[in-house]
Amino acid sequence: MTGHVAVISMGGTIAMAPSASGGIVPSLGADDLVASVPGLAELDVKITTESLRSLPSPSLGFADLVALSTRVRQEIAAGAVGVVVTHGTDTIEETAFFLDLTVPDDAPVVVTGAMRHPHSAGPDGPANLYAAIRVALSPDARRIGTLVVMSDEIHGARFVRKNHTSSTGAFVSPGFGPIGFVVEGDPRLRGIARTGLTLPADPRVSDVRVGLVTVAMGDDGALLRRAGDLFDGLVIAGLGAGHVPAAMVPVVADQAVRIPVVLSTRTGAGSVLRHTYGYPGSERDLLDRGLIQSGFLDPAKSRVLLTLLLAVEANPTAIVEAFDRFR
Ligand SMILES: NC(=O)C[C@H](N)C(=O)O
Repeated sequence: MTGHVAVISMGGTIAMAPSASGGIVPSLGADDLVASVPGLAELDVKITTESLRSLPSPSLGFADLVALSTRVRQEIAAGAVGVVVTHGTDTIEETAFFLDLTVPDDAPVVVTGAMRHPHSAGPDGPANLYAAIRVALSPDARRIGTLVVMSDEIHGARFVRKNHTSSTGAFVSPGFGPIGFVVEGDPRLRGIARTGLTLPADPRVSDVRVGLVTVAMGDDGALLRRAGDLFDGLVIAGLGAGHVPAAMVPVVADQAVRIPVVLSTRTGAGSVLRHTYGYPGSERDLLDRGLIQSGFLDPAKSRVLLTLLLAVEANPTAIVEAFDRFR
């Protein structure tokens, strides 16, 4: 296969070094990261680099993701066999899902990062970047959407979550598992079907405000009373299979009349239900009151999807249909 692999860096621990004032901060660019990876010369592929952002991933926003998605598509149009994005791990799952929804091209798009910074004992960044480049070169990684490669595991963007603060094995796809592994440098993948949903990386995403609230026992919805004034949409990380306390129902229902309210779950795995429970605050009650079920999408990914939909002024039916693809 001809062409090149484009490596685009966004910052994150993979690109951090100790600062004079203490702690590590983003310092390295894409060139430095590629230079730190042993074994790339043997791959016989041209690697191009671009340092698009140098930020800790908690400080990335939707405007950055629009810029990234645009650059990824430009690289593919210019003949890249695959694109690798290096990124902080805190929000890697949101960026990967954003790219999954906005980059419909066949070429693999692989996002990676590091849990240990380059100056630590045993940094995982070089190994992760090597594995990501190998996946980007794999014909089996074509046409299956954006992937996250960490710790020699290959995860689908719509499933993956960070579920540990410090482990190098922090990434899981709850209920689904990795869709492949990098074995002795060689990607072994089982395919996944794309959802078929593509949305534009519209710059208006920066103007859309979608709130995300996690529900807890005894919650009366006080935080949500002004949600319709403050936000264009809301995601509720509900209890269990998509439930809230009965006391919260009137508040949630009021907001759902004003703005789209998506019901997800705080459990970390599984789909919200639709038909089982009939008590006040149950999923049936909330869906009857106009909330939109998130399917298997977790709260953070639901927020990404709702933001992209609201940016293009999707109507209520289109919003429901989009989320229905993740059931
Ligand atoms: N491991 C990491 O990359 C975490 C870092 N705080 C970030 O997301 O930028």
